[in-house]
Amino acid sequence: MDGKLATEYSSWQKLQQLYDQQHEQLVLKQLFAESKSDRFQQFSREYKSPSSGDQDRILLDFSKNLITSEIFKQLIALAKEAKVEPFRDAMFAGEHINTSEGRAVLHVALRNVFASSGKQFQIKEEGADEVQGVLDHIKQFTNSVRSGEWKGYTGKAIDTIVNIGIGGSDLGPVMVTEALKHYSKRDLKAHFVSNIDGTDLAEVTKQCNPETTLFIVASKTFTTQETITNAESAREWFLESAKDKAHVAKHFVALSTNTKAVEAFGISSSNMFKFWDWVGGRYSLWSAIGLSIALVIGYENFEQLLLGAHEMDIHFVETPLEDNLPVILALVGIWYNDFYGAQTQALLPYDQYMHKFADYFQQGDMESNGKTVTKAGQFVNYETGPIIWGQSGTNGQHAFYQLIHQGTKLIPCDFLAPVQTLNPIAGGKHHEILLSNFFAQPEALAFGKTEEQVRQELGAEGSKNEALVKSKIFQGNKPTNSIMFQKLTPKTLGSLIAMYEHKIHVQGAIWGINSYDQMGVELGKVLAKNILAQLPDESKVTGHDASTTGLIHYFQKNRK
Ligand SMILES: O=P(O)(O)OC[C@H]1O[C@@H](O)[C@H](O)[C@@H](O)[C@@H]1O
Repeated sequence: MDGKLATEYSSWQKLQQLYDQQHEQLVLKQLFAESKSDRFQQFSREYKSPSSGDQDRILLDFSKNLITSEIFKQLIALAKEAKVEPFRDAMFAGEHINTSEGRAVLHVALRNVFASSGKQFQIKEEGADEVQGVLDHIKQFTNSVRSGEWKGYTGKAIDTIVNIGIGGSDLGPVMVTEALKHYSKRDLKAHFVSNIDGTDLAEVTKQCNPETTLFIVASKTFTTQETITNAESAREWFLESAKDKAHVAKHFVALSTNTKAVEAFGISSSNMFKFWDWVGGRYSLWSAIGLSIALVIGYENFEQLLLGAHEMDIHFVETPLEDNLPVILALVGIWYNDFYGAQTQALLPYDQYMHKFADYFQQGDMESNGKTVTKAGQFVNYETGPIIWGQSGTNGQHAFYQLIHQGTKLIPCDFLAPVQTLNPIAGGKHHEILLSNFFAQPEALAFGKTEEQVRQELGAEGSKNEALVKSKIFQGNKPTNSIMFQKLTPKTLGSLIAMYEHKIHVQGAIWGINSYDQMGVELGKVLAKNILAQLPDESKVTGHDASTTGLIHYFQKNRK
């Protein structure tokens, strides 16, 4: 992080040498055989919540990775050489580490509100002292809606909320309200409208009663085309019944940094929940953007989510690199991404509540680290952010695990699972089956099945079919992390999200890129605006290549 390309670090070069010299001998079966049971001890770490200890603990087992203690040491050396620690401290101090936009990166300030946690970071940035005030506003509003005190325009309580937002103003609330459904107020229905496709809003409003629905317009900038268009159409839909514009105040609130635009939309500033430009969209669920989360799970649970994240922040700041969960995840990820040439990283939570976890981190990781230029303005000569994907176990097993086990691609996977389920139905049978899969898959990926074993299974007769024998071999040696947490509590979820946020931060620091801007989403938006103006009239369609022109003309000819 001092203007160097990652490949210029001597530790990076040493890692390259280690890879070149050793990767053919890095075979998990042998690594485990050589180290006996020590390997689990050596390459696993347990995190415990300082406030609730065993209740909220997270175990990271990274022993099923293609590493030795020498490689791990060298990865730690890379983090040191890339100045991961001073860069982390700069973020927490409010330095403007988002250099292209000249902004601080302070999602950590949003959860730095627990004097009793034993640690509060000293953050000096405009707005940082307003965080508690906005939380108080969220608390008061949440309590009044959930208790039925907040009334709609005909005097009825709110029974449905609709969050209108996209990207970071949607994915976090969606993921967390799903993940914490167990803690939700069941008689308050929550919908999320994000897509500009009218289908999204139309299908939701079909399920809503205007008298009892609250729309939450969530947009950091309050200029996002999809969100503003959806909010305008929602207001139109609402006014068809309510008639009087004065009723909008009881049914529309805004979450934004842009007071002027919120007021221009017709939402009074008393119904606006504020945040600040130092909160990146994809890191904003901790801010006012989390209002829908607080409404669904209650303010106290929302606060626990923040506390869990804050405690992981403390772990990230205070724990030596070799014991630091986000740092370990980041370094192991770099080993595959940059030395093994892995293109993707799968997130596989064995917890149905977390079925949106990978979707959420697609934006979190890919919008953060999908960059080619370093902060110093050089093009990188190495790979940066991985493609993030995944699905909840065991659904993924029956869909795409075939390729992970026997395909030609190397796909490092993170397996996540709770020790205790929130739904111990059928005497806990489901959870035992779920966890047996959670244990079995990384084992199968790591150790595979040899030709000998296959022949033994098939017997002499079956083994004559060579193609069949070959198709049943599992090469193994596929790396995984296994992450076990005690139970999916709001606090643990907060810690898990913060752990991955910091993993992204560490990788960005090593690659020397700015993880906190998103220039890559701009071009398409500008072109779409230009095309929108040309759609009414064929003769207006100019300035495009033959393919784009052809497509627009095809639409224009056939639309009626
Ligand atoms: O919250 P806003 O301003 O409406 O932005 C929504 C999303 O807009 C996208 O264009 C950005 O790439 C995302 O980072 C952002 O989360």
